[in-house]
Amino acid sequence: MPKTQSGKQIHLAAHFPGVNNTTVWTDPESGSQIDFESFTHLARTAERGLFDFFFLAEGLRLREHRGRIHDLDVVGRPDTFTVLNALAGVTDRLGLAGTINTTFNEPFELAKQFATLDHLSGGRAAWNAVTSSDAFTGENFRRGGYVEHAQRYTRAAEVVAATRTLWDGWPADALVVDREQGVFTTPLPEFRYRSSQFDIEGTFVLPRSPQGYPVQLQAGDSEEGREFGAATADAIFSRHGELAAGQQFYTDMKGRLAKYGRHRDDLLILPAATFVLGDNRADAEERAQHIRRQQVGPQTAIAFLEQVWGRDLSAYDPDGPLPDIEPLDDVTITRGRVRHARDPRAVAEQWRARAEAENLTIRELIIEVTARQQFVGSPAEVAAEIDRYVQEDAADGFILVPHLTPAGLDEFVDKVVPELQDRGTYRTEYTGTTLREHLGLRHPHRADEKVRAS
Ligand SMILES: Cc1cc2nc3c(=O)[nH]c(=O)nc-3n(C[C@H](O)[C@H](O)[C@H](O)COP(=O)(O)O)c2cc1C
Repeated sequence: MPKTQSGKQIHLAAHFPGVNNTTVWTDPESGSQIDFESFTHLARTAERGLFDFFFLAEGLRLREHRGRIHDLDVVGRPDTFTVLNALAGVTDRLGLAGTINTTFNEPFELAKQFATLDHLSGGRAAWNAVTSSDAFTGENFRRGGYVEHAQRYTRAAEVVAATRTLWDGWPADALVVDREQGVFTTPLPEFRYRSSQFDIEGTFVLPRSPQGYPVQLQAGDSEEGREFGAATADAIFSRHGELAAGQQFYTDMKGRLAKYGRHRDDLLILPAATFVLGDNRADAEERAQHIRRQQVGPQTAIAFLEQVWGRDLSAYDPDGPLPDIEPLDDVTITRGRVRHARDPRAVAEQWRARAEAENLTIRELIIEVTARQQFVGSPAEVAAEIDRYVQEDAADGFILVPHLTPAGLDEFVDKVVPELQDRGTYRTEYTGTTLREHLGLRHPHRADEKVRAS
């Protein structure tokens, strides 16, 4: 019998597995990341688990390693809007979140695409607005490479403001559809949006969508990224999943809201999190160890090492000691969405010292330094930890990243969700129909439909 609701309610979202070594595409149980059936399976599982939303990340350029498309990546993800609109047809309540770039897209197109998704899904759209991290991706558009980091955020803020102007384009009661009088709409006002990067005007093409604006997510973590999030976002997708780091980030972000006239509850913090379940702690640890070895195979271990060393290390044995040659400053060895070490020589020295002290091979060392498994244990233990992180203000919930497509969430939904419900901090049914309602967010327009929440 579930306890009565007490404490902060936990929010959960499902991240479709993506392009990095968290995803184990070599596992025999791993399925297609292109077939619609895979998207349907994960989305329906998330909806069965009463999750807030389904989440698609986006990579606009395939990663390259040593001048070639990275062999170890899952590549070939279909278009985000197409997938999410199709999922709207096979789900009822689940929010549908797409990561879409503000540097390479036009406000008019974005406003039309997200309003369409919000209409077709009955108010379940969300937009993770990202600015892109590298000029390499920009080359696909002949743009990003020429836009400075700070300017990308100026543009992002202007894109969001412009899309909101467009979404506000039609008055709330604009659709008349009076057959006798032959009146379809009230006269529609023209919009005009001017800023440092835009000067656009016209009449928007769609009536207001159920949520007013899609739920706005933000992921960039720089100072500018955090300010952009505090000013405009409804939720942050963060990488600060550990307890202390999570609490620090949570306090930092909530503390930035007041200067934008916003309340603490107007912004949710949702870090990415991975999990491994077992019958008991020891069983889960054993599975976690097996998954880590799958995630860091021999080639991946060498590729990670090459990212730091900036040079070809293919002659080294992954089951042998770390190289004693020094790193080069070649950050082009891997291009795309990866983080390069700021000081490769210092990292190399640290890694060598650790490998020596703990008697680790290259592969063992890489497994240790890249481990991302956060919640490991029995379903009851994992539920207790997730609950603790939320009650202790390290997060408002998590965007769960399964390591298998498409069945990686099945066990979590079958076993952890009931435990969370028993704890009284997770919903036992959807009480609203829109994503804003699931997340406890205000509609952007108050009663008179003219006042914005943010
Ligand atoms: C947790 C997390 C997830 C992200 N996911 C994506 C993504 O799917 N696609 C993308 O282009 N950028 C993604 N980004 C990149 C950022 O949103 C941002 O554009 C980039 O990090 C540069 O901004 P920053 O310097 O403020 O971090 C992600 C960032 C974080 C922290």
